Amino acid sequence: MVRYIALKGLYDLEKTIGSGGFAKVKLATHIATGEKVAIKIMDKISLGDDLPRVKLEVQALKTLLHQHICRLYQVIETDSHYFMVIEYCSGGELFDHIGIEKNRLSETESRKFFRQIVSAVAYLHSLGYAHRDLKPENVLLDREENLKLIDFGLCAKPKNGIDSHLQTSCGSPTYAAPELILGKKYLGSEVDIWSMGVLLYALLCGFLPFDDNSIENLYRKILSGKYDEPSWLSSSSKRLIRAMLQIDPKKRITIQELCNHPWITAGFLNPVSFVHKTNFEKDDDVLSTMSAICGEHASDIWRKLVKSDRTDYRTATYLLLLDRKLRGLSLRISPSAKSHF
Ligand SMILES: O=C(Nc1ccc2c(c1)CCNCC2)c1ccc(-c2cn[nH]c2)cc1OCc1ccccc1
Repeated sequence: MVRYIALKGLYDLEKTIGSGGFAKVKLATHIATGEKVAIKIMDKISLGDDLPRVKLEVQALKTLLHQHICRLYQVIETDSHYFMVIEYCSGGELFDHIGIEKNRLSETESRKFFRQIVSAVAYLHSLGYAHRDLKPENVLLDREENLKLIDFGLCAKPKNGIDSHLQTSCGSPTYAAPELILGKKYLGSEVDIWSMGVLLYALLCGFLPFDDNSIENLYRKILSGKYDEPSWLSSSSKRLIRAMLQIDPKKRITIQELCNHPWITAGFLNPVSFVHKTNFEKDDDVLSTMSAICGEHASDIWRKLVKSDRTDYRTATYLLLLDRKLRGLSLRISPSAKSHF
């Protein structure tokens, strides 16, 4: 096991559970609380000119506080590496959850998950962000099967707001909107709607609307906007998918219309709202647990937390204790942690 000095005494690294382009994800234990976390480890050499993406993702995740967006607890930077300590999603990828035999979800189960995606994306857009890389691998589940969006490395917050055009072509073609693969100027909000249409189709059908081994055939299919509508699709879900997979972005359903769409609200009391976790809420039980260990007054700990950049070990300890409390578990801190916050 490679020892990372930067994590010593803070996190116990366990097995690697995923490795993507320039990052690998390891399971770990936050020593102070014993809570499981995921640590995304990136080495700066192989990041190369993708380095700004990490700063972008950290900046976005620090701002985004939502029950369906994977939480960032701590960032540790050394000369050679970035470590992003992130919320543990032991349910893995949503699409693995669908399982091989069933390979598709019922309309009711699809709706349950899709509403959570819509809630996260509506919140994202309300803050002027676009994800731009919505795809099955970036939709995880936590231990209670709550959906968590991950990987905001490509998310954009155009300087003059969500309605200003982006140009960078990014994300994977299979989920990319026509205007994006044509290299046209596009709106982040509109390409996210297209990608969500592809996700909804995959949930309801168990396969992708546009798929081909050759990239030019794949492009041709996407630009044609034609895809199969299997017999099991209800007319309401067909209408919604058609509204999202509109080639012309100006004809595509907007996120606000999506929140109120009949298919989305069917069986639910209310449209999707992007009410999110408030910012840092003060919790006296957590603060008194921390102050008992480190001998500082709870009010001093809170002042330091609010003033901090919210990515240090004290913040991670506070947030993980708060998670434990919200799950009805006891609040405990190992005495060894005292020296680390
Ligand atoms: O907690 C995460 N993943 C994760 C944790 C535990 C388990 C699994 C998965 C499934 C594999 N069986 C063991 C249980 C986890 C959290 C955050 C991020 C993350 C946030 N921004 N960027 C990455 C990535 C994560 O993972 C990637 C992954 C690995 C294997 C499969 C599915 C997903």
